[in-house]
Amino acid sequence: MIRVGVNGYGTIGKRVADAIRAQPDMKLTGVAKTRPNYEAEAAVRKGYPLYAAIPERSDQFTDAGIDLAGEVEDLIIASDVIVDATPSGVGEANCELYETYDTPAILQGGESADAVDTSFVARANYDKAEGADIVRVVSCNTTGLSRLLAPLQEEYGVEKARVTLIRRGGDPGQVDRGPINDILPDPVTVPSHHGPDVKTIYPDVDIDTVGVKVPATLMHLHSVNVTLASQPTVAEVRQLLSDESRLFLVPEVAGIDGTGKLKEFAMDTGRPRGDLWENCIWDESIAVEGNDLYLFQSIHQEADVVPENIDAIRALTGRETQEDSMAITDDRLGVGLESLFDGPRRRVVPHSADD
Ligand SMILES: NC(=O)C1=CN([C@@H]2O[C@H](COP(=O)(O)OP(=O)(O)OC[C@H]3O[C@@H](n4cnc5c(N)ncnc54)[C@H](O)[C@@H]3O)[C@@H](O)[C@H]2O)C=CC1
Ligand SMILES: O=C(OP(=O)(O)O)[C@H](O)COP(=O)(O)O
Repeated sequence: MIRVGVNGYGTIGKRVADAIRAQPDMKLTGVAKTRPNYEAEAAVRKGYPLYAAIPERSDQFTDAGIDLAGEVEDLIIASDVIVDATPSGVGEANCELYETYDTPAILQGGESADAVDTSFVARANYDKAEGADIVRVVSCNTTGLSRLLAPLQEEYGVEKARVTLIRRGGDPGQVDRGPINDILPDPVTVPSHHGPDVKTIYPDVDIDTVGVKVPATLMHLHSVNVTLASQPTVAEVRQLLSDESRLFLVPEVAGIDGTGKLKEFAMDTGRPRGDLWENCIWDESIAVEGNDLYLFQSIHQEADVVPENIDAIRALTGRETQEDSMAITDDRLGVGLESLFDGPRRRVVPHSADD
């Protein structure tokens, strides 16, 4: 069993902790929290050992009636791997602590690519993480773009990608973010940071991106144009993308016209927190004009990096191949939604730790 601790139990950390618990080859050693808030209560109810991320605040937990298993250093010592899901910049600062205890760590997309041994997307560069000390699971947008480019690059070759990212202003729980009533070029500089971030995964891909921020919280939306090195038909592209477990082609029959209905659909299927681990590509949007492919895809920013963290744990420890790790992760989480509209219905929600 791989013993995994989660340091930083917020939007991403709590989802990764649940995903670890669903894996047959992993044991969640515990989670580190800074304060005894509603998320700490939930962790206790789930039976997750709780550690004080900031030792000086341990008394706050005791005063709140929450028993601590120890301090963050105890969690690090008890773990083979740490998933750091602290706010942007904190993960990089924590690396010294991880190195002190010779415990490899997985950081998230808010950290700098320069701070890690490798950036990571399971479908794109799984093997690069083996034996690394610090791995970065790239941000939700970079994950979504890299997952899409992988089959296109392998099957047809990518000459140039141009993507407009319509970015949600903040997560639903981030009430201090916006915009409330505006549409912002964000970043106003062109190209945006997303293209260079994809190049930390695919150094040779020619990609330019621009970003816009809108008053929305549920998901991001990408308007994608990829100039291919050959001229596939729409049907060929559709088949190629639907063969990818983490690309969900939203069928016309579903009547899903936007991110609101996508999230409603996810909740209706029983997904925990209404999470969508897959890229959601509008099937009707797939178009080919000569060498140019066009499509829309939506990315659930709170969720698509979760299976990537699980695969990064295995990749780092070198215990499974890319194909086997992704298959285990997908099966245990219930990744893959096509079966709800086509073929034998199968499970699309996580296994429990017991089954
Ligand atoms: N929320 C999103 O849409 C996505 C976030 N990310 C990245 O994931 C990372 C975490 O982001 P979120 O989960 O959204 O943040 P969050 O703010 O929801 O959660 C961070 C958690 O870390 C805790 N924390 C703060 N300082 C800490 C410390 N010193 N030690 C331990 N815990 C500490 C906070 O109390 C909070 O519970 C960031 O790098 C972010 O860029 C990546 C993809 C999507
Ligand atoms: O959108 C994201 O990052 P990105 O747009 O910089 O790739 C992630 O969801 C993190 O978002 P945030 O940095 O706006 O919280």
